[in-house]
Amino acid sequence: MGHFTVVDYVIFAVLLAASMGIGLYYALSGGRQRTTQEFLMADRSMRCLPVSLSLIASFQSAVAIIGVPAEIYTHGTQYWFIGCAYVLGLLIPAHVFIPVLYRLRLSSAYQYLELRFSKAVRICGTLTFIFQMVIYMGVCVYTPAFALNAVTGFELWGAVLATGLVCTVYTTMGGLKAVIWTDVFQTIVMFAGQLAVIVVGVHQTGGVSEVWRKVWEGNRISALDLNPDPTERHTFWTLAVGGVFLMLSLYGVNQAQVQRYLSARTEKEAVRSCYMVFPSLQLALALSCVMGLVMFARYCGEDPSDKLGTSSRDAMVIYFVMDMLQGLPGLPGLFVACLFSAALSTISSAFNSLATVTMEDLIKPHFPAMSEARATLLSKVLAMSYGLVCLAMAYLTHLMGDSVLQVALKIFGMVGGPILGLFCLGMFFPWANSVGAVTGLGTGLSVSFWIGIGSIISHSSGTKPLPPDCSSSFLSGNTTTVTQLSALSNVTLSFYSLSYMWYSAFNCFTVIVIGLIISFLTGPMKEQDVTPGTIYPLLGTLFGFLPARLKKKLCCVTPLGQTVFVISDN
Ligand SMILES: CC(C)(CO)[C@@H](O)C(=O)NCCC(=O)O
Ligand code: NA
Repeated sequence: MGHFTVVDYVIFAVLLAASMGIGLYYALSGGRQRTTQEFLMADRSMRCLPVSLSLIASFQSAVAIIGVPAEIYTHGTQYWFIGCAYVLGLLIPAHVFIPVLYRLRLSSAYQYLELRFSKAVRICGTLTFIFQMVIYMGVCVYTPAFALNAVTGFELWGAVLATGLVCTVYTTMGGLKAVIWTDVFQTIVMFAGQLAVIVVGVHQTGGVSEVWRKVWEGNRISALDLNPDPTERHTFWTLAVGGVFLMLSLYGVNQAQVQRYLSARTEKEAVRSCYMVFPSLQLALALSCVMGLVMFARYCGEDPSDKLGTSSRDAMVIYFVMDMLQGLPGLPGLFVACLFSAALSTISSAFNSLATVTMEDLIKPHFPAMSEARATLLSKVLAMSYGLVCLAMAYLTHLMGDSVLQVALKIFGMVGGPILGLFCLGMFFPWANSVGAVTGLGTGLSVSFWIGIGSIISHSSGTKPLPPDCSSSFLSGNTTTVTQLSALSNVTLSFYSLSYMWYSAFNCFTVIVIGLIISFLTGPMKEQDVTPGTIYPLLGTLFGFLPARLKKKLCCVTPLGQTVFVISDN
């Protein structure tokens, strides 16, 4: 199974070499990475095309390439409706978050929190972000290595080390410019690999109409599920509405993305790049969903998981790909390159953004006199250290074990949701003060971990997979599902079974509600104390019909800054 020819190894090697080459190029050209402005902010000179491809790459890792087809194979196309969330999920960042953050000329998204609230809130936000990205990184680097190992015997820790080290090296050498340009190259490789699998798969299954017939008869084309039950894992509501909050936490306030917006040469360019993410992200989603359908058409009736010796659907995706591409020299290598491209582009964004926040939010404020050369050297050391942390986290992921897509989406919701809440509290509610913000974040995180860990322990977020057969549409439910359902009558358990697609929204609201209550109890912020340009007059815009005096009270009137505020970077 999965014999690699020389061509395959060459393709894989070219990917790694090209990524290193781009890193080396940016280490030796331009300002040679001698300032933090260049290393962390790409000199704020980027154009929209590379920025947009890089924005997609940040959160599209091997987790999505493997996890989404596995999800579609097992549960049908319901997940595809997350594409509906991309509309508001990108329009809101483009027209609300980018204008506020870009005009403040920040270096780190969390600098906003200090301007709006206080130093303490900034540090809490930064630490939460670091926590989120460090666990997520582990999943990203581990996933492709694990899946490949299960099928081809590709050395597991060898692959983890290779990815981690190559990525560390080019990120440390070439800074954000290298990260963005490798993202561009790697995103193209990612699309090419997925497309190749689909084309070959459709051909081998007997053409488009045959694939369609099988997935239709196998009940894989899901109807719009309008069930309002919030414990239902994937429905139109959880995906299209809950998904908007997930997208906001990733594309609105996550440092990895904000850093890309800030690296754009103008605000317009940043907004345009956000718009350009829409078609590419839809393409990425469509490719991975179609891949799941082709995989189903290929295997319906004969589930290869017995042959494989693992019930992991994630490993099965790789099995399917290798099985199909066998005998086509170069294609297995292209797919492996696709997987590792997706992983590399995500971890490199994580390294660079982590180095940025550690430098800007945790170190620089304490050493205002640090020389530029020393700060840049320290940033490089930080990027490298996070590379090593990433390897350690991969080992931790090894000890977990769930569908990788669910793990990633849970992390985004559990930790990203409260951070989103913190930013919303600051931007939309002028009365919120810093005590409210810290308490809100603390409560949000506690509730989020209580529910998230509760759901992992009680295993309540699983849904019954559809039968892997393309002729019989409905089989009777198995016994485990019945026990799960009766256990759900327990109130706490039903709380634990909140769909993880609601985590972002739910945790965001917890932070806002608690934040506002505490703010009003401890004395709400006064308009003249709020830093100009940190509030987006959302309430005033939404309630445009109200009398001017009331509106003035509501939206705190401070208009969105038109001027550029220069924050001393010292
Ligand atoms: C972030 C979304 C939801 C955007 O569609 C998608 O890219 C996804 O499911 N990502 C999973 C995480 C990952 O690929 O690492
Ligand atoms: Na990626």
